[in-house]
Amino acid sequence: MKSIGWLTRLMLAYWPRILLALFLSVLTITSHIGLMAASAYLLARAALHPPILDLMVTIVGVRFFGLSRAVFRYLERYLSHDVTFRVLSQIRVKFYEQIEPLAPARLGGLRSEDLLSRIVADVETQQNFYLRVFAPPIAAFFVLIGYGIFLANYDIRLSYILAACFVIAGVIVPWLVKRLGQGIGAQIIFLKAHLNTQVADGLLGMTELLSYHQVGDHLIKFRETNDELIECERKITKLAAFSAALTGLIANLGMWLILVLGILLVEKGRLNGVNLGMLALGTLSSFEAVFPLALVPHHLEQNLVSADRLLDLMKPEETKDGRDRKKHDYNRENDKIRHEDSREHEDSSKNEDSRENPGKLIPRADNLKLSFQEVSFRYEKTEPWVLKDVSFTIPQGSKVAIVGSSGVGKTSIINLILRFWDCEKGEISLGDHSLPEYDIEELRRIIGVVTQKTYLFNATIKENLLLAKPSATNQELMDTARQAKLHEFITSLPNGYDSYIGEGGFKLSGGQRQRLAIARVLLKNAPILILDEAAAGLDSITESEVLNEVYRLMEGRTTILITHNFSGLEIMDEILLLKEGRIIERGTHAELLQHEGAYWELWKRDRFIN
Ligand SMILES: Nc1ncnc2c1ncn2[C@@H]1O[C@H](COP(=O)(O)OP(=O)(O)OP(=O)(O)O)[C@@H](O)[C@H]1O
Repeated sequence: MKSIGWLTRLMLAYWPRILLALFLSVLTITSHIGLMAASAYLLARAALHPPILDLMVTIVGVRFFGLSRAVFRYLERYLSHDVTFRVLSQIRVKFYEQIEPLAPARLGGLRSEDLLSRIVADVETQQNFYLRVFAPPIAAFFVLIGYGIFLANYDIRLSYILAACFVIAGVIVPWLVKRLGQGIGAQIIFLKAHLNTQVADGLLGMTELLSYHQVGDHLIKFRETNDELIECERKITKLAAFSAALTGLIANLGMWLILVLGILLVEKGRLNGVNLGMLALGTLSSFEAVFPLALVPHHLEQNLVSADRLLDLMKPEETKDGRDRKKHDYNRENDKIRHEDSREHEDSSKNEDSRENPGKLIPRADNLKLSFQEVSFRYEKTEPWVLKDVSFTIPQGSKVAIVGSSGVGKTSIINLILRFWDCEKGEISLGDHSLPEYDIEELRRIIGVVTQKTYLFNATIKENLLLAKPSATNQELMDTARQAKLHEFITSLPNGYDSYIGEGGFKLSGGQRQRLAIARVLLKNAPILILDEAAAGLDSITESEVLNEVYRLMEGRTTILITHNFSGLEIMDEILLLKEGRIIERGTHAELLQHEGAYWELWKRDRFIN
């Protein structure tokens, strides 16, 4: 019910167009009735051989209705689809606006294929709402009233017959279809989404499926889902055919009843015989308004299920500070690299209040000390603590490395700084204010991130670089690429900077991808730098080459480096060693080695392995 209110509200924003579309829909059906009725009347009159002039008005009427039906139908389709597509585009924008700040927190639990299915298929399903759910009953109602009044001019009982047949065909038949097809609409939505997921899994995981000889099994599962979907579609097609036949039967029954009553009225001299055909054929054609009603419940069910799936992602949660803000804020790799030009940070120091988000602060370029005070954090209330009483301070311009074995909470610290999540206990502050006091966009604007999983778009190298700074000149791009040691490679390609790099940058090597990520951060020129295993996963030569660029990137910036590689840590101002969510050791590389504690053990093991 909530989703129906949501859809109706979205649609009613276009009420003038909707009213006009509904009016045109009624006019189209009226023209159809007029065409059939006038034709029948013309034939009946012509059979009596009247002077041709007596037939002129009716002939003009037939021509008029013949033409007007086509024109009204065209205008009605044009307008109703216009409204539909406007609503769809609104849903897409609203949906995107709402889910963007929720990722990765809420979206993390969803598979990307399911998400895609919601964004594409579930939004598409909403196009039926106006065309197949909302408009047909209203149009049918007005046709019933209009044609009923017309029939009542001859005899009120004719109107009763029409109303009874409309109610049977327009209310009872849809109810019957709903009973017989209960749940199929919802099942179709879920099966389609499931099928999308299976197709994507099969394609993305092709290498694994082939190497583990699982292609056959995967195909069997795919076929099972496909067969289930086909079965559901078949049931709906059968129901649609059944309901069309039933409605047709009722329409013909209605016509015959009108004819029989008409004949009786003619016999009693209360109706002119030439009107008989007109009333009968007019009645038959008025059912054009009723035929679409049979499948209204089916489409409504699909609409509601799809809208629920959309709303499911969009509903806001209360935050711990009680505001109706989304619980988790989003920033993906490509969001970190802003689509807008990075503003001069000097500007921010002049203006503490954000213009876009009044009351929120803009970080000051001269006050970027970052500190964690007794921060404890867990991803869900039911899950164990990931960080426990973590405290550290990074003075502006200094470099801190966070080390520790896998799963100890290193990336979680980054997630908190970027405000993907908020901490449950303690406080994280930047300058003199805690992080939630800052405008989130502005906060992320001053942070550059290079992770192991840099996302590259299926576009040219130039376009991928421009994400970080759309206003960058060609010279700037080349200078940056040179700094990231990428320029020579790019110019060796036939299309240079305009070369397409494929989905996820698959045409580039791991090292080239990371260099591109480094070039983006150089272009963004953010004063705070986060490097999360930026060179991991590369072969050792490329890794040390990329690390050289990474270390150069740190110059003059507040840096947080997450690494499993112990070489080069001598240059860090402080190293934090994490274990089970707690900082167990801290100090410079030399201090920690001298201490001969856990860090020393790890360093020795690292040296031994390498
Ligand atoms: N989105 C998430 N939802 C729930 N738990 C998570 C999520 N991300 C990480 N965790 C859990 O939090 C703990 C710390 O993870 P985190 O990614 O911070 O570790 P890490 O030290 O960066 O590990 P690695 O070096 O392997 O990347 C792990 O136990 C992990 O399972």
